[in-house]
Amino acid sequence: MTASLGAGERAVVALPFEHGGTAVAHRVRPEADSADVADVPPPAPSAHAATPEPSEAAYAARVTAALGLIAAGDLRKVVLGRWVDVVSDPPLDPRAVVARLLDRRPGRYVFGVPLTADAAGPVLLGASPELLVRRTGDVVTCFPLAGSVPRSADEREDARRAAGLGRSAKDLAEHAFVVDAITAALAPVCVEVDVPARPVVVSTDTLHHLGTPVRARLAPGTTGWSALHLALLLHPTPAVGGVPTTAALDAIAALEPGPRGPLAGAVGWVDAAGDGEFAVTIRAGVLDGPTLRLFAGAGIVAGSDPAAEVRETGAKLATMMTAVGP
Ligand SMILES: C=C(O[C@H]1C=CC=C(C(=O)O)[C@@H]1O)C(=O)O
Repeated sequence: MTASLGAGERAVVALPFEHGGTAVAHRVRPEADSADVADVPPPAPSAHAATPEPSEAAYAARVTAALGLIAAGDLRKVVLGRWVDVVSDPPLDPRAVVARLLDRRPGRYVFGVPLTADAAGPVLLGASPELLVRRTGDVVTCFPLAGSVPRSADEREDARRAAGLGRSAKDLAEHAFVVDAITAALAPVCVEVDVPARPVVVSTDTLHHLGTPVRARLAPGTTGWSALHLALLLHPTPAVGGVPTTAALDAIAALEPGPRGPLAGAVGWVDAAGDGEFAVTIRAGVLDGPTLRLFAGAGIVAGSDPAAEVRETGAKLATMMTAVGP
C-alpha cells in the first residue's frame, strides 16, 4: 500500500479486530485535507437512550465462564468485551464528537474514520490512550496498556488506587502477558529491543492503567517493514485478545454478543516512507445514523473479580459516554 502513496500523502487505516474482517483505508493529504474541527460546535443537546449488551449481570456471568476456562487450563488470559448502544435524538454529528474529544483529550489518539465511501455512512470514533506501534525511520515504539483500576473523585483515594495498581500481582501478571507478546513478536524484525523491567502508571480521565514504553530498532534487512506491517504483526496483542491467542479468540467469539468489527482493532496512518502510528481502537465506538455502538473490554486472568470487571468496563465506557454529552 505504501508504494502507491505519493510524497505528502498518507493512508489512514482502520484494521478490524477479527482477522479476515474488513479493513478500511483512505488516501489523504494532511496539509490539504485537514478539516478544521476546531470550528465545529459541540454536540447539540440530544436525548440518549443507552442499552447494554449484554446486561451487567450477564457480563459478570461471562467473566465467571472465562475464569472457568482459565481454571481448566485452556487459557491464561482473555479480554472480554461488552457493548452499549446509545441511540441519540437528534442523531450525533461525528465531527462534533471528534471536536469534543480533541478539546478534552481523554486519550492521546483521537480519531474519526469513515468506514464507507458514503459520507452519511458509519464512522469510527474514539480517543485511545494506547499506542500499538509507531515507526519513525528505523525506530519502533510501542506503549502497551493492561491492568487497570477506575479513578476516584477523591484525590487521596485516587492516589491510593494508582499506587495499589502498581503493586497488584493480578494486574502486573495481566500486564506482563501483553509486554511478553509484543517483545516476542518484535524479536524477528527488530534489534536493540528495550523493555523496562517494571511498568509505569498511565492515567486517563476515568482509569489508571499499567503501561510499558517499549523501544526497538528495525533490524538491517527489515527496513521495508512499514508501520502498517508492524501493526499487522502485533495485532491482536493480549491487551485486546489474550493468551494463547487462538484459544482467547475462540473464547471471545463464544462469550461476546457478536463480532467486534472495527472496535478493538488498530487505527492510524502510514506514509510513503513507511513511517506511521497506530493506536489500539479502544475507548471507541461506531456511529451509524442515530446509533453509537460503544465497546469496552477487560483482561481476565486467574484472580479476576467479575464485579470489578463490570466496574472497570463501565469506567472505560464512560469516556465516550461523556464525549457525546448530555
Ligand atoms: C480492552 C480495553 O482496554 C485494554 C487497554 C488497557 C487496559 C486494559 C485492561 O486493564 O483490561 C485492556 O487490556 C478497552 O478499553 O476496551
